[in-house]
Amino acid sequence: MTVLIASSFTKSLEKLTGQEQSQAKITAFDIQQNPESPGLSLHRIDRCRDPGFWSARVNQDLRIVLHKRGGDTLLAYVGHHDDAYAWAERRRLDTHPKTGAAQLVEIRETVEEILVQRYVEEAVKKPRLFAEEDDETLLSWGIPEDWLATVRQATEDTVLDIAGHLPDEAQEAILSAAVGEAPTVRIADPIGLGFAHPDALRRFRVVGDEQELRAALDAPWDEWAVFLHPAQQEFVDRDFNGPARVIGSAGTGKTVVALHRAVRLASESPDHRVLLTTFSEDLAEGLRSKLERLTLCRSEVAARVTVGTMSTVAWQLAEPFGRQMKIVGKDELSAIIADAAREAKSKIDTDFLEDEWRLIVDAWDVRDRDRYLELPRLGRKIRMAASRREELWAIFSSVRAELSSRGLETEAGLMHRVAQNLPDPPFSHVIVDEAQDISVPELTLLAAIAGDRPNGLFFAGDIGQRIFRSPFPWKSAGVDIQGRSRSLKVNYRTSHQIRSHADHLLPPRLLEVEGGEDRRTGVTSVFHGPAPKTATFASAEEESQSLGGWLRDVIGGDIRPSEIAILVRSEDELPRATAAREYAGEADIFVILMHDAKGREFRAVAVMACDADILPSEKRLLKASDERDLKEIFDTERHLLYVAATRAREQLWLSAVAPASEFLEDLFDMPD
Ligand SMILES: Nc1ncnc2c1ncn2[C@@H]1O[C@H](COP(=O)(O)OP(=O)(O)OP(=O)(O)O)[C@@H](O)[C@H]1O
Repeated sequence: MTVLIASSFTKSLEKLTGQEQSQAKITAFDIQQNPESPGLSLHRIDRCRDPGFWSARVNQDLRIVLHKRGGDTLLAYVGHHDDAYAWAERRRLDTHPKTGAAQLVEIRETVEEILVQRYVEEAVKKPRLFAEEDDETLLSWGIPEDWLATVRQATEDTVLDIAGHLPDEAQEAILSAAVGEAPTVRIADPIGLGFAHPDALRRFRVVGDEQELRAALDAPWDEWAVFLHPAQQEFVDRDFNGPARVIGSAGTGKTVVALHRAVRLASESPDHRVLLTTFSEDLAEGLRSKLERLTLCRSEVAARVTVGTMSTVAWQLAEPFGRQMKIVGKDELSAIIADAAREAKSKIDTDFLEDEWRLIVDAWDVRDRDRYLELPRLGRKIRMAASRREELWAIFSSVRAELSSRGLETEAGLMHRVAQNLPDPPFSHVIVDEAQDISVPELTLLAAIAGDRPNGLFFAGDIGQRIFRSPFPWKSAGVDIQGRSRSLKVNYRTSHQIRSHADHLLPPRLLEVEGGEDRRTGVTSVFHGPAPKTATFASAEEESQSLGGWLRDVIGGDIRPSEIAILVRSEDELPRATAAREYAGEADIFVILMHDAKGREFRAVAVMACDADILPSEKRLLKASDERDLKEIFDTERHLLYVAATRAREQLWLSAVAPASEFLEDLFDMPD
């Protein structure tokens, strides 16, 4: 006998109170021990069309719905008596006739009684999206047979509703087709894989023993760990003969691809050593904990993957010659630059000098005059007279001399030194997450480690989320991804409504420094929810108070305070966020700066204090030294709001005190 657990079971379990959950878990263990135990009061649920559904008693009111077929017992649902029975009466367990995947299918007629009339009414008004598709095609998308006619009725207004009643793969297929992307077809060979079909693995899991059942009941359903969209799977499995990259807007599962690819490469050979890296310790910690979940019970594979920030890795590799090396502090460096400018009697603005040092001299490890004069002005002012460059070099050469006389180095310098002196490369493969924010020295170092080895370098990132570092042509650092960069188009994090609002914050196409283009259209979300709330207020007090009310409403639903975050642009706005949290009366709500929200996600997010003088940051704008700088600030601030808004899964609030940020203005006129 095989016991399986369905994702619908764990999701329904989460909706119960703590005490009910404990009782339901005890019954689940009893079922696993002996599904025929008399204590379960097992009986078939009579009114079901599918004769495989049975009810098991948890207590007077609670029931577990089981599906029994052949030697398989599936824990399908748990709920209060009437709810559990109604759930079973509306469903059947099928093996799809075309794809071969096991599916829990909503019986069409039971849903249609409520919905079909509306679909028909809508259909006469708007073009039907799939009217021309034949049965074979629709079946190959995993749509259950009795839903074909309903799917053919779908219009742009009803497609989301209809999709919500279909199994996940069918949902993704019709949503992709609706935005003009070709759905991915996954037909089992031979047909009849049932629970073992890749699409079934996302919703059914075999629980071999008590320990596995306990893990399945205690841990959230890590669908990403067992199921990949075919487009994600392709990035994981594909061999590349040079550096490659996966891109995609927020929430399309790039990090998930990076993790699976790391594990795939580590599993291939005991000689493989994989570096999974990113730019901040918080992000690295996130990767570490997900990697643990992915390599559960495979410690030998986990041991072949190192997770660390690029900075930590550089320090580790610098160990042989880095002991004497001291890194200069930010203030000390500023003072050295200011002194050098004073000595040279230069009137050049010190902010400009510091930027020029950071973005050109230090980033590209410029150590002599000729190189400085020749270096393309990557990411900086395009035109600069030769005489001005001479004047600048006089300053930077004394900065270099001063650093070396004090025995100091910059972190960028350290990375370049390591790249130039690498002994045996310690890693066979390097995978970089959040690669849009990689710096020149970091990329130079990673290129030195992985070289041009097949599968050596792999990047995951989204240029629309670049918030920390200036862009530069990767080719100049020796990395050419041309022809090996593709994007993901299915969003697993954010509801359709939140994603379409957030997408509006960025242009439909973003240009890359090297001339490439990131087309951001054609993305679909796999679920829908309430429209984001956007509002402006006359005062900060009013804003905090109103947000407090919204937070209370959100918590009044089934969202816990610890699943909510309030995001603000800078520390100056923190009091407004904490005031809103106090109005909500929930200390467990997170209050986070937008920059620190990268890599995180919450069921509900409030992005507040997006006032005109806060976003884009006035402090940054005042420092802009030329038009190019100004554009860079506008771009990164816009990206920042996009990052903040896309941390939300189900509910989003965006607000400001009038006048609101011009970025937010773009969203006010959007339909719900
Ligand atoms: N195949 C999948 N099945 C189910 N959930 C998935 C899948 N892939 C990703 N997810 C979920 O979608 C969410 C976003 O995934 P992930 O963080 O990898 O996206 P991302 O593209 O890296 O996002 P960002 O650009 O915002 O960093 C996560 O909650 C993840 O668990």
